[in-house]
Amino acid sequence: MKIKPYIPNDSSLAYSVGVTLDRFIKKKQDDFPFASGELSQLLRDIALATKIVNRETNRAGLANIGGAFGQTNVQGEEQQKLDVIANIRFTRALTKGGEVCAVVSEEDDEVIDLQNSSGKYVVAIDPLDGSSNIDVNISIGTIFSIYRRVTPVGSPIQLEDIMQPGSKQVAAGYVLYGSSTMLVYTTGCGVNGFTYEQSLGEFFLSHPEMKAPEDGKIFSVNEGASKTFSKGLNAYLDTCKSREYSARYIGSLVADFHRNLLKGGIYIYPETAKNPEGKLRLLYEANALAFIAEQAGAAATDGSQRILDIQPTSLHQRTPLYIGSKKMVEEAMSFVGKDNVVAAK
Ligand SMILES: O=P(O)(O)OC[C@H]1O[C@](O)(COP(=O)(O)O)[C@@H](O)[C@@H]1O
Ligand SMILES: [Mg+2]
Ligand SMILES: [Mg+2]
Repeated sequence: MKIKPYIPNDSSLAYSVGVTLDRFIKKKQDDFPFASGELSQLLRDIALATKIVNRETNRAGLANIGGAFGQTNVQGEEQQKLDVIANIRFTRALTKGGEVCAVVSEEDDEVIDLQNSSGKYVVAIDPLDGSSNIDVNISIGTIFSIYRRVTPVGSPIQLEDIMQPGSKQVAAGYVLYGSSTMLVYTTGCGVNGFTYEQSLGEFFLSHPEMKAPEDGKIFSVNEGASKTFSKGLNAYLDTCKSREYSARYIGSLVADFHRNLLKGGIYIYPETAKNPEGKLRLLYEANALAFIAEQAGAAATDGSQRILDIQPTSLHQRTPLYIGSKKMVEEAMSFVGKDNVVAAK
């Protein structure tokens, strides 16, 4: 019998499918010899729920799960059926593994205590972002933040476990249900993106060590509301236009953020006369994306301070958000700082 060593075959007839998300998570865990593996398992649980929500999203038009649910959430916004389905799917996935003790969700007015005091982690989640785009078949997303609880494991959860500034996140990510489905996440050691291969049911590493361009030429803001923006912000937008930058606004934060992260740009949802706190939620929208932005070399601010430094005071707190390529955010701030008084109603 002859034995021969394996020589990788790179034939174009059978391209290598690459590194799966599971394998990648395991490899990263091995970099920390004392890691318990709980965070890894939690990330895998989220990835599994993502695959289910991806399935529901893809067949929404067929399965009568599009459209309004008939109730409003704590934000006073009309819930879509998929908002509710995604919330159930993610919350259920987070209860399964035993790593999570509490969940904060856009769709639940109170903290969900999973009655699992041995869970080390708290998760804040926007199960479905951009849900007004579901019925018109436009990209939507999921956003999540993971925190380590600060009170001792085994004791009942407390408010301080939940109300942590974004700088305390141990991991954060988003999923984009777009022309392909992608999961992008960070554990504070760079940002990596994975594309879903539907036929294999696996996420594969497609965007290793993502870096945002330092500068860009795309601005994303709902200009329909510009009458209510500050003079400074309108002056910045005029400057973008005088340079013939591209205006791009999908109306799904995840999709707008993702495009700008790859191509270079700024996303703005400012304070307005109508909404002095802005619209986006600190705990489960702004914080996760700010963490990812910074890890990719971009920046995020509320107009006066770094998003990650904001100490939350309430669960569904809103914040203005200026996020994207570092130079664009800095330039926007130089205008906004000059005159950040929003126009009267
Ligand atoms: O329609 P507007 O006011 O421009 O708001 C759009 C923004 O609101 C959001 O849809 C809020 O997200 P939800 O769908 O999770 O409530 C963002 O994704 C988006 O960027
Ligand atoms: Mg959202
Ligand atoms: Mg949502």
